[in-house]
Amino acid sequence: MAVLNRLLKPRVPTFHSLAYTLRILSSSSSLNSGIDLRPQPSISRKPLHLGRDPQGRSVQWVFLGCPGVGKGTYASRLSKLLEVPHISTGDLVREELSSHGPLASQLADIVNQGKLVSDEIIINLLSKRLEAGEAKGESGFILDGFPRTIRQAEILDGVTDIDLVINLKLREEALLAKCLGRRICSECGGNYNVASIDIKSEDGSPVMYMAPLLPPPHCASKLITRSDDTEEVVKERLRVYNEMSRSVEEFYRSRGKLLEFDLPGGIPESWPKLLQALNLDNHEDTKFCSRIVFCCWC
Ligand SMILES: Nc1ncnc2c1ncn2[C@@H]1O[C@H](COP(=O)(O)OP(=O)(O)O)[C@@H](O)[C@H]1O
Repeated sequence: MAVLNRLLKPRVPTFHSLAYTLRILSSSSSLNSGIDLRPQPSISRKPLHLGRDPQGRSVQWVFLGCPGVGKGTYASRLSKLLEVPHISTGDLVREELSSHGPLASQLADIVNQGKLVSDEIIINLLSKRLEAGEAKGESGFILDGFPRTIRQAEILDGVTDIDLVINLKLREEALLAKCLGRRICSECGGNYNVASIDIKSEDGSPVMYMAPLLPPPHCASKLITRSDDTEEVVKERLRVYNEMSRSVEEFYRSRGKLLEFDLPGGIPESWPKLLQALNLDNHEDTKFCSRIVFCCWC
């Protein structure tokens, strides 16, 4: 523990140090000191200039939320907007699976049961990804799907400063339907959703409508479903999220870093509101055409 603490402190905010320190940690043993519940400063979202904070450092953000909530969709859009890499540990796991490398069969069993991969394996995959990015000159990041356990959160907290954690929230009824409706183009990797979600209140009035996110014609015949997007496995992933990852929300809430964001509907309703909540609503006018708000294909 003392050795780990020496490795972790003082905080090392650069991207290089993060990748390097995560790699050392991935070959180390345990780190588990419980949640730090000291009062923390309240969240402040200063205007950003192209993904940089007022000191000029690229943003280091985290997306939390249940399976199916849309972490990948919004993290990917923000990464384009802010010009920082979108790093999804779920994608890293799937890349490892499709590489048929030495870890693949072990990972397939875990993922297809809806369980979490070990902290060591995930941190190893993440540190490799960070090192590759660092070699290309990347800086900053939007993490999606990491951290998912208190131990992962503690390790990340020990090696770098996370500026903001966005906790996406959606009604429970919609999550299962969204996972079951998810489709991926096997050629271009585009993400779509064939589910049409229409939740009515008890008196029959509409509460939430999410239109399907249909693929363009050239992807329509190449759609595949993730092997872990079956009803049984999605229910298990939701259970595991509640058991293992809810405490990560609390970890960041107690540090004043958690931005709770209730998705009001599909992308057309939610994206502008998310930009507003992040104080980024001026960015899209200057940087993107209006398609970014409504287009499902870019
Ligand atoms: N941070 C992590 N810790 C442990 N396992 C992870 C992590 N990120 C991804 N995984 C594994 O990859 C699978 C797919 O991840 P992801 O695409 O983020 O799924 P979800 O749609 O459930 O949010 C998870 O069910 C889990 O097995």
